Amino acid sequence: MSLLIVHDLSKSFGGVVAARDVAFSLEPAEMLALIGPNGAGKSTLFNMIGGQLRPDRGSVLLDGEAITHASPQERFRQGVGRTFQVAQTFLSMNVAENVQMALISRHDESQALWAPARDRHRAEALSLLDQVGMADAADRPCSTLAYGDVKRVELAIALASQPKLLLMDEPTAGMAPRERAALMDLTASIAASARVGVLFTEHDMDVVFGHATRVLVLLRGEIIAGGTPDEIRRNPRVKQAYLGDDHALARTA
Ligand SMILES: Nc1ncnc2c1ncn2[C@@H]1O[C@H](COP(=O)(O)OP(=O)(O)OP(=O)(O)O)[C@@H](O)[C@H]1O
Repeated sequence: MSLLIVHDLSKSFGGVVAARDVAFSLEPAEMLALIGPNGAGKSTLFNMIGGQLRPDRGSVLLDGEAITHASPQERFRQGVGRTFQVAQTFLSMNVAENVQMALISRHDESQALWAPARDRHRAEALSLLDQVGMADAADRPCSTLAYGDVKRVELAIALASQPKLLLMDEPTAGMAPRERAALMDLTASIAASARVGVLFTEHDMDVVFGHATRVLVLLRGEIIAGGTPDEIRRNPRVKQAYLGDDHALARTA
């Protein structure tokens, strides 16, 4: 049984069909990229899988269980972790406290939030920070970190839920090229070692072709192609979809 099964998801906004009968599945340890030109429906699909948006039709199954109508919080507890395009750390807290907050949420101790997070789950937080190479910065305020480091902390926060599925919305947006590759290498190694399935949207084709194990291409709300990075790069329909942007599918590296 696949880790994630998306079955005929559809969503319209007024007359605009943002997703039409989208169907695919995702296996543990896979790095699946969702690409498509602007307005293709990537965010819409992502938000229906994350629980931020309600589909008009279709279903989402995680490990065989329907989560189509579960709230983002319920999905989080069932094993759906998420990082956002704009990093969402609490800047007033230090690095470790941010991860500890996520651990408190996973352990469902939110009723005890009034107590300082300082001591709870600190060892587990440090171990997660170690995984993303940020243990040395544990006691630094998040507000003092470079952007690439904030994204690593965000990854540790997402991993705190022990996700089976990790949703990453433009994980490398705003990063320098070398930082992008480092973050995605790190994500791929965690996906492989913890058998986490990763679904990510991305505009940077170097990141897509360099780090995805499989790629899905959306156009006007429909999947027009799916395959390995090489298959996708050679696919005439995909080239056509990116017409007018000759370099979009080229790798610069
Ligand atoms: N809340 C909304 N209300 C109305 N129309 C929407 C809404 N959200 C998305 N759309 C429309 O649905 C279509 C798909 O949008 P979506 O944001 O999912 O695409 P995208 O592939 O994520 O685009 P981008 O790469 O620019 O972020 C677009 O035509 C968009 O204008």
